[in-house]
Amino acid sequence: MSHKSAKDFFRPLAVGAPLPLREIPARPSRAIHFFDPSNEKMAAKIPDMVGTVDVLLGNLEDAVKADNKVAAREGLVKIAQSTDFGPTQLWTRINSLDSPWVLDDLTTLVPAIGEKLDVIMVPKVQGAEDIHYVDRLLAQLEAKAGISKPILIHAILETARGVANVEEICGASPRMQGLSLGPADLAADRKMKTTRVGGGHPGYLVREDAPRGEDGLPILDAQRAIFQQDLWHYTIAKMVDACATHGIYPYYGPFGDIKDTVACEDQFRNAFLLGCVGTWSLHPVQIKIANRVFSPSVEDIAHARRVVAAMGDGTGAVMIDGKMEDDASLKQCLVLVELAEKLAEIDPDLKATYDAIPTEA
Ligand SMILES: CC(=O)SCCNC(=O)CCNC(=O)[C@H](O)C(C)(C)COP(=O)(O)OP(=O)(O)OC[C@H]1O[C@@H](n2cnc3c(N)ncnc32)[C@H](O)[C@@H]1OP(=O)(O)O
Ligand SMILES: CC(=O)C(=O)O
Ligand SMILES: [Mg+2]
Repeated sequence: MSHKSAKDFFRPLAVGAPLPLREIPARPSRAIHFFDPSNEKMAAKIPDMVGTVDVLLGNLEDAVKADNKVAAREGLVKIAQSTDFGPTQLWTRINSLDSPWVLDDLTTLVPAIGEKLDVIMVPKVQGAEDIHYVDRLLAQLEAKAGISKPILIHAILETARGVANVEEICGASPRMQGLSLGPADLAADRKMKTTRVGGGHPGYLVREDAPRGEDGLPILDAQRAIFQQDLWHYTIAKMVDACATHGIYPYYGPFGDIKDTVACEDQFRNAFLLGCVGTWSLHPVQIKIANRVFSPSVEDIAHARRVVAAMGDGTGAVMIDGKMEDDASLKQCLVLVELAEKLAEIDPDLKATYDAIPTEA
């Protein structure tokens, strides 16, 4: 297998294409809000959603009917050309690389709206070869259209092979912006025995030990607590490590039980705590949940600021509220404080909330 030299990563893959980025900008992307550009009712709402969500994503893949693929592509071009997105990012999810639609997706979108597209989400990525294919094609199309900044690539982790190859996918191109969990396709590909789009499962549980009778045997009809476990913990943790290793960003993905806003919030929060920077929103109701969960809480920022202030030059150990804080807990606090600062730049309500936190001794 041949390998590129390190410096090859800093050269564009086509003459005249924009220079690859050396760092992926940490732009807030708490919610990636999906819409079907072929659905007129949905599409009509998009201009008014600018500024209310960090990312608007025109979806061309699954959930768009086969008969509507062309209308979705054309609808996205129309919305992108006629909308000023301000601080909101514009992403798209193209059709899968083995579909008859993807080539037209790319050759239409890049010349028409390439200057406005921040990120292209590629579904069902299996390995580095899929990223290399899109990488070269994007460079050729960018060069031909005279695009000034490289369009970034986001891969969905939704095949068993993709999970096995997650490291090489993250490192396959300087365009790699991040990864999302694709729990529905991943479950099918792994032959998991579930029928859901993300979330937990009541059958995937751990049960409290049974009390024992005088004969020493378990009392099977005794009431016992059960604890539902997280089906997605392994994959999310693996995805977070791979992304952190390569300086790109991990995202939860879709939560299909739209009406269960409580369980949705739990799944999002687990992903936030594990290191994800955002999630998907499939319905407007999920945007507020994502914005709340993926913004550090007032309590966390108040505590983090106290640790930062108490740690002075950042070395040594101090006691705060009975707990030891040192260089490592300071670094965790800085993750939260820096995220809060980034979010405050684009979210005036959040800025006011963080600014109002009293400084404690
Ligand atoms: C596994 C995966 O690949 S996940 C990613 C692919 N799936 C998607 O992208 C799904 C996107 N979302 C949707 O298609 C829809 O939200 C559905 C099918 C889940 C629910 O749609 P509805 O039953 O119409 O929801 P509901 O009746 O609550 O909609 C309320 C309003 O919000 C609008 N709306 C619903 N979803 C969205 C959305 N994602 N973006 C913008 N507006 C929306 C509806 O058009 C409706 O408008 P109206 O009040 O003018 O009639
Ligand atoms: C996210 C996605 O596409 C899936 O879960 O299949
Ligand atoms: Mg999928």
